Amino acid sequence: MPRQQDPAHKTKTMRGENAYRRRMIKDETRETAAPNRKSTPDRAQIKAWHRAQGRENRLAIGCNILAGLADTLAMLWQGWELALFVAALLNRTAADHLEALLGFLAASVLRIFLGWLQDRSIVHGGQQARRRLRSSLLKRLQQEGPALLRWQHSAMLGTLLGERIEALEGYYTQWRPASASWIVAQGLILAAVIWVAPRAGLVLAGFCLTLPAFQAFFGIATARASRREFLAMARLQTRFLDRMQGLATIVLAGRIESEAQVMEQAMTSLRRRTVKVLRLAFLTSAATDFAMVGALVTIVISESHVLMHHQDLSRTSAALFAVFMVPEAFGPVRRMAAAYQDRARGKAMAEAVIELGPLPPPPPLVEEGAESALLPRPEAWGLSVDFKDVSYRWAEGQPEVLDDVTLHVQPGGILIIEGTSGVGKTTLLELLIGFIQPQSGKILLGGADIALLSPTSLTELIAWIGQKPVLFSGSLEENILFGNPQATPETLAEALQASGVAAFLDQLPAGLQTRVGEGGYGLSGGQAQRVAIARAWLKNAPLLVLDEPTAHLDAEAEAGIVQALEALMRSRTVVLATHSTAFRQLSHAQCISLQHGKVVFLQDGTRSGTDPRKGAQA
Ligand SMILES: Nc1ncnc2c1ncn2[C@@H]1O[C@H](COP(=O)(O)OP(=O)(O)OP(=O)(O)O)[C@@H](O)[C@H]1O
Repeated sequence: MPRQQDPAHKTKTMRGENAYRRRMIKDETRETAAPNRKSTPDRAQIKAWHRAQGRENRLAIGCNILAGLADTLAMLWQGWELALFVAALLNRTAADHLEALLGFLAASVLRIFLGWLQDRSIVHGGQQARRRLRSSLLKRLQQEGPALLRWQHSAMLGTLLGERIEALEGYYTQWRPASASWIVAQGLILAAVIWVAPRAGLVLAGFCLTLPAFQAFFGIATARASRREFLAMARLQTRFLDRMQGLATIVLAGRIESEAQVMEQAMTSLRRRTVKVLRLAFLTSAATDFAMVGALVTIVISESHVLMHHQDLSRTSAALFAVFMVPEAFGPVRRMAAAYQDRARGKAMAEAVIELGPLPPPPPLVEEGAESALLPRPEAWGLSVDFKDVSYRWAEGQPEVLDDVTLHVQPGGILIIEGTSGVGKTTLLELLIGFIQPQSGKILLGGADIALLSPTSLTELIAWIGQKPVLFSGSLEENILFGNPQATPETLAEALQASGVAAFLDQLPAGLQTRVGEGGYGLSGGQAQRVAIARAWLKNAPLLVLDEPTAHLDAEAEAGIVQALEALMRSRTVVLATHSTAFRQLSHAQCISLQHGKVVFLQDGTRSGTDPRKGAQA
């Protein structure tokens, strides 16, 4: 018999569900605050960021503005020749009308050229700006690596690198030129019309000057709405990718329906935001059209007697010129209003980049050859590792994860770091790899301070194996060669043997060519870890850093991995974080534990004599 549900309990559950959904929807529009960093950047920061980007792009923007102003002058010439041509046609003066036609055609050709020049300069400049930005973000990823993912969602970084940078296209090609030249362009047009037909010119100026008030009102509202829409879109994408990754958890928790509803509500809210943007954009454009039609009707009425009788060629052409210039006078404002959304996107992009925080300072040595003199020379059996009074805390006000830690690992030594969860093992490894920098103290590799090495030089010295190796979508061979694409077939075969990948190749449908990764053949945790070991083998770096390489494996699989790792550890210095005691059996392994940020000595692996693999000393 089905269990009767208590109505009070049901109401309570529903309330809980609704509160959960509301919280989730709110999440889509929430600003992400980073630890250790200022949360939402202010206007001054955003302006300064764009100014800095603009400085890099000065030539392209300057060229575009000059070409734009030249185009405005050419447009005035073209309009004047057209007015003369039409006036001459009305007056039936054949000589004047041929001359005006030729002038009109010449101005048209000139405008085509100037239009091309504007497009070329700004598109090229925009492309360069986006390329520069993308490469500096990639550099940042390289510098901070997984440490960045501790407070930034990977999907958010993905959209930042892809879509958000692409959205800057409109900012550079539409907003920057339109906002930089609209006052001068409109001023030139109004001055020309006032010069040629003063009364009509003043009417036009009157209508043009009332417009900015409307524009300011609707424009600011449009910018705000479109920025919110853009952020909501980015967050919705993040949520979507996030939920895709956790699909199994959602299904098993029986939350498919409620997640679908949250998604549906988030999409409805995004749709509403989009409609609001469109409505405001329509109102902005309608305000411009309204002012333009008003100006046109007033000028036509005020100049009607000249236009109707067209006896005097110069007065007729002046009146016609004023009429032709009406849409052109509103053009710069219209272009700016249309680009307001691009401005909002540019702002959202700037915010996201500023929120990432400044890039860690580059190594002070930048001279050619200076760094190579500094680079540690690995001995045949690895590199020494030294932590000297290293302290680190993740955020202001939090306790220090590492407190004045001093360690020494000799070349070829093995350092095992044990300790309960959250004690700071991964933090120590991330400091060693250079993903984060200590607040005080120094880390030396082969005697060289890693703060003075570039990220590229540093990563060349290190092979890293984490808890869950990532298999990229591609063949198994491609995944292994990721460690060193130039590896010879002999070295690859050696890596396959040493890592134990060779032992399960026969079980795969297409051997090394089997497609693995997302959507491909599913390797077990132990098999995937062997792929990571093969990669590290191919990389052949003097320092091997391992972060819980046997987590999530059963005892049998763990024993296999420990065996494969033993081969890889030979002739290398090893720093290994683990919860398992299986590694203690490794000969001359030095074992320490972290407790309240301090190092506690557990097992001495030091050997005396001249053996290079003397172990570590904490
Ligand atoms: N981005 C962050 N902001 C603030 N605190 C953080 C951040 N990342 C880690 N921490 C804190 O730093 C401490 C050390 O974390 P860490 O990941 O180094 O521990 P661990 O020993 O590797 O844990 P585990 O064995 O579970 O992997 C934890 O208390 C954690 O909450």
